[in-house]
Amino acid sequence: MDVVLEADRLGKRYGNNWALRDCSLRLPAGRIAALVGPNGAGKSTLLHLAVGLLRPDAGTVRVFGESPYDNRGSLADIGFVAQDTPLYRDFTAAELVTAGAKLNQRWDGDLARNRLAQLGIPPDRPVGKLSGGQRAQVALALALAKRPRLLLLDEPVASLDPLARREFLQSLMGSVADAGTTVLLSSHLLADLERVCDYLIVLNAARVQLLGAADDIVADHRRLVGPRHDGGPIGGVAAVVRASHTDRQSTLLVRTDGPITDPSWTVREVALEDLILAYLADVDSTTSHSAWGVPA
Ligand SMILES: Nc1ncnc2c1ncn2[C@@H]1O[C@H](COP(=O)(O)OP(=O)(O)OP(=O)(O)O)[C@@H](O)[C@H]1O
Repeated sequence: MDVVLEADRLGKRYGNNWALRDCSLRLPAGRIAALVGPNGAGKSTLLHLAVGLLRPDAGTVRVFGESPYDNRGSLADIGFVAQDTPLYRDFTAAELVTAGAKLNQRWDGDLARNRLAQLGIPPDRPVGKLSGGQRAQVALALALAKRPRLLLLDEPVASLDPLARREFLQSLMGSVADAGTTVLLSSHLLADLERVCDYLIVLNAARVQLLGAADDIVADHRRLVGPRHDGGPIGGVAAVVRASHTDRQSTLLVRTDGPITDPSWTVREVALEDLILAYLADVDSTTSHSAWGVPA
């Protein structure tokens, strides 16, 4: 398995607070991976570490086998669109495409121009005067023109309307599928991600909560409904992710390590979105509340 991005106990700290902690993961080549987590979970931090904009305070991150902070050469293979799609606002889209040719070793200006023409984005208007969604499309076109082997996108669809979002993701998938590009994209829009991503990284409170191929993750989890559970072991259950109880009944979302054969449980599959939400809800929120002097 070719690994494009590899983190080993990676950490980044601001003052006493860890923005990302003990993050270990391997992103296989050719995957379209979703990076999911609530506000402040550490998603942008991980992406910035992966593109060498931040230096790790603990552990390591390697992209194509190199540390991106220490080895700027690997950046030629990485395309990055930051959260606020920073662009030179006084430049037109056409000027940015031309500038890209001067700034990059590998540059497919025609790809960017064709893409922007198809989307009806005016080439001669300063990008500061485009809509937020149009600017996001310009930023993506520029990133794709680099013909990157790894494309990192920080909330690329946040500023797009639902139709534009769907078109953006479809066209992104079309563009990267042909080139075999590996993509890591952060978003809060779980339903969108479920449609386009085949790999999942869930971050919460600076730590990785769930990681792996989306199909495997779905295959490894089940919802069990049965008589009130006393907390004892259940055959085939490796861990209980979430539990809710009434007086007589328990509903458990579990990670399995084998078939669940106990007939007292009704066993159902769980949709990926529900699974992600369960893992996001599983973290204690004491820290964030107490920082405001508010009891959790
Ligand atoms: N420059 C900085 N100085 C201090 N703290 C920072 C800095 N950048 C990020 N943080 C903190 O690090 C944590 C992780 O932030 P990060 O931006 O990586 O989260 P995120 O998951 O991308 O959030 P969002 O979904 O809101 O974009 C947060 O608690 C944030 O306040």
